[in-house]
Amino acid sequence: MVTREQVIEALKGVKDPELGRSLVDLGMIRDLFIDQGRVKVVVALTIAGCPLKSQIREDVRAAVASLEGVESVEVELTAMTPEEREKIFGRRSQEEEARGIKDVRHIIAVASGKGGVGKTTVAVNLAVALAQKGLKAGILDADIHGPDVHILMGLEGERPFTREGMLIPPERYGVKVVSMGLLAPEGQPIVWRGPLIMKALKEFAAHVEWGVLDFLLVDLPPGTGDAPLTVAQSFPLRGAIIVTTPQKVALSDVARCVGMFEDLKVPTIGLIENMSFLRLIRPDGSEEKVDIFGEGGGEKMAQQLRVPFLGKIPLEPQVREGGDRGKPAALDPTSNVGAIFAQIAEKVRARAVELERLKACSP
Ligand SMILES: Nc1ncnc2c1ncn2[C@@H]1O[C@H](COP(=O)(O)OP(=O)(O)OP(=O)(O)O)[C@@H](O)[C@H]1O
Repeated sequence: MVTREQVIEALKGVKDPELGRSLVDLGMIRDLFIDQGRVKVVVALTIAGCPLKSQIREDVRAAVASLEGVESVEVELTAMTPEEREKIFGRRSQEEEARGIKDVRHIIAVASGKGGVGKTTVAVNLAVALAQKGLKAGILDADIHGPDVHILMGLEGERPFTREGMLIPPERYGVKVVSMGLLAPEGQPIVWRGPLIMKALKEFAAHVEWGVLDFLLVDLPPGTGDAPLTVAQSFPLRGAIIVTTPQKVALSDVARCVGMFEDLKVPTIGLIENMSFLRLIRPDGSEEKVDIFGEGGGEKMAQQLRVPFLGKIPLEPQVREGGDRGKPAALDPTSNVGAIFAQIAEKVRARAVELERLKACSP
């Protein structure tokens, strides 16, 4: 009959594909049951949604099945507790974990229920609009699969430098910028797996010298995956801004996003509707507003979800061109769209201060 020791010995040969260490050494073998020739292995993944779970399951199954006397193998997957994860990734004191952000007043996540709604464009312009008001602003690109904040901010090719183990973010238009795109070798695709994303995001809180800031905007990846959870665990968020387009179909995505932040106990600062309308200039110079996706969708959504509505941003060539040229449209607060971003920035500031006051008053 196969013994427990034999099974463990076989499992020592199975490595976590990402961390390159044995599942046994990593403490990922949570339980082992042997009943005659039937073996059940319970594996604790570093995160629940580990994209490599099928491979891990198959490797474990194959290693145990190769043992003499084994008739069947069942592999059950579960997830590690935060404490178990800390044993692998190391534990830092709370102070150390947050040393880079200790002088940041408001940290705000910018999220969207789905991709392509212009979340990054809005986050970048908002950071610039805050800086235009004389506030100290920073932006962290937490969308580490497709980091492009540095491009929108005209920092392509720039390299940050380090001082005493801390990363010093480059500054453009009065905004400090950190993006994986500034750190990764140029032209190389960035393939991140769950545990490394978590590690990288935590590093951005601990090892970036943000200095004194009024606002740090964190541009999240679209959707409701692990990244918002890690960001909420790594940064003391004042609140979240949700960017959407006005279509009806977007409502369920936005509702899911609002629900996610509620679960994480992060207040919603408000909803921004992007690509709301098109401004057509007639030959006589007058303007016509064309609602491509239907009117007032975002505002209605905000009412239904009982969250503040922060404003509408038109679909303007100037916004896209500004992004492509690395000169955000909000740099000119006298332009149509620049003025809109300035108004939204003011609302964000007011709401952040209100939430700060409410937090200070809460027991
Ligand atoms: N208001 C706008 N007017 C014109 N173009 C816009 C506007 N907002 C965004 N865009 C353009 O839409 C495209 C997508 O924008 P962006 O990359 O910001 O979206 P995203 O939601 O962050 O996408 P992702 O799914 O990658 O996170 C870009 O080309 C951008 O320039």
